[in-house]
Amino acid sequence: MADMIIKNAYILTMDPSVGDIENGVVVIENGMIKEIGTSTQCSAEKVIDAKGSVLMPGLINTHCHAGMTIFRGYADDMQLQDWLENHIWPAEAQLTDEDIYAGTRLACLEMIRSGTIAFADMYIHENKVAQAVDEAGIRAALSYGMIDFGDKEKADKELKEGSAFVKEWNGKADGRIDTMYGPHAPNTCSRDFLIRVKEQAVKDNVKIHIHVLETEAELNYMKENFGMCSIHFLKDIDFWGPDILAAHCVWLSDGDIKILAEYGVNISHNPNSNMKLASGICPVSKLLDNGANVCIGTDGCASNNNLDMFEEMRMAALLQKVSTMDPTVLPARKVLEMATINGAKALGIKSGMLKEGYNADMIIVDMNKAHLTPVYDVASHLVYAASGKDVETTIVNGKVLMEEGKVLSLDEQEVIDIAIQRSKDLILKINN
Ligand SMILES: C[C@H]1O[C@@H](n2cnc3c(N)ncnc32)[C@H](O)[C@@H]1O
Ligand SMILES: [Zn+2]
Repeated sequence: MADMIIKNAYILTMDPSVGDIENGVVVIENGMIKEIGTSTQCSAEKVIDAKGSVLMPGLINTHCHAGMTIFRGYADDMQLQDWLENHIWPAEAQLTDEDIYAGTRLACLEMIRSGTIAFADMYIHENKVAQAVDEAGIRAALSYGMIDFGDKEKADKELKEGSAFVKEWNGKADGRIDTMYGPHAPNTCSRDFLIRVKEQAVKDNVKIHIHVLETEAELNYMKENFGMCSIHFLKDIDFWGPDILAAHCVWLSDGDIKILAEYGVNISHNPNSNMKLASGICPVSKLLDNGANVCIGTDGCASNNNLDMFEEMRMAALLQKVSTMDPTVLPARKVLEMATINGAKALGIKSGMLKEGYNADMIIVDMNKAHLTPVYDVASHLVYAASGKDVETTIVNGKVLMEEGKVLSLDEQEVIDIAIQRSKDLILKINN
């Protein structure tokens, strides 16, 4: 007896050797996909009839600061440096464990609702992020965000905290939580510190999550201080490799693109955040043409201002088309690959594809809607017409976290009420 069977679905497997299955069935056992095809001999305790819906791998958000969801809409319409230094960082100094827990629970709720099965995170009070992820049932690659600003004492303290987090949480929550090191960026972390972080990460056998060349200001800073851009600077200290998840990568030269591709670096493209902060446009199509692994992220809710990966896919496609003045770049299927297969590769998880032996991390999208009718091409609708609100069921590690629009792993109203209360307390503290 299997745990669950989903039948009568249009299955977008994202498995290149199989393609789509028009009327398919998936069998789930022990958190994994046991069988996928057009029929099965298995029976299961739970059977979901997905007639008229699309079953697909859940989306993977590869760059987030989930706790920042408590700051949704708090400081809009500013330059990144002003936004961070004069608004976000002072406000973050006021955050308590409880605020981060409430913000992350809200983020998990929104992600489960909008079809995200896993996310990569870099933030503070990360123990609370891990606790919220554990309870919400979602999958995540978590890191404590470290900044030393060239201060040796601060560097020691940050690395100690990052390291303690890695050791405490790696592989926890039935294997749903992976940990990473999270040095913030090459212009906020010193050269020595970045070298130490890389050594420690290699020793601990975990990956590294970092912001890279998000702004022109970072490019100028690196050139002035080191005579080279962040990509060459990080190459110089042997930082690059397939263990690196680099967020943004907006200000790249053609030579930089070759380096990132050559070293197998994973690049998290965050179109909404880059547009909102007017950071610039990541050369995604050039990166992909050069063989780099580009995935998609939302960034935090104070620069987006939501965690809807469907919206992020659409923006990734449209932004690349208009910036290259070429409507043929980033077609729908390619964008879906970025949000599933490429994201899974970046995080090193066996998700992002519906295939035997892979994690049972999948979503059901209801296509019986006016704005999704008629259907000529399912992939087109998922990228250009659908939104996270069309997701009706979300399954992670074989557990149903949302079914037919009802979230089962969290008390939705309680999560919302607590987030509102914390935000009210927080704004009083910040204004005092
Ligand atoms: C982990 C740290 O990263 C900060 N952070 C959040 N969004 C961005 C961004 N777009 N660029 C750089 N840093 C950011 C958080 O505010 C936190 O301080
Ligand atoms: Zn970020």
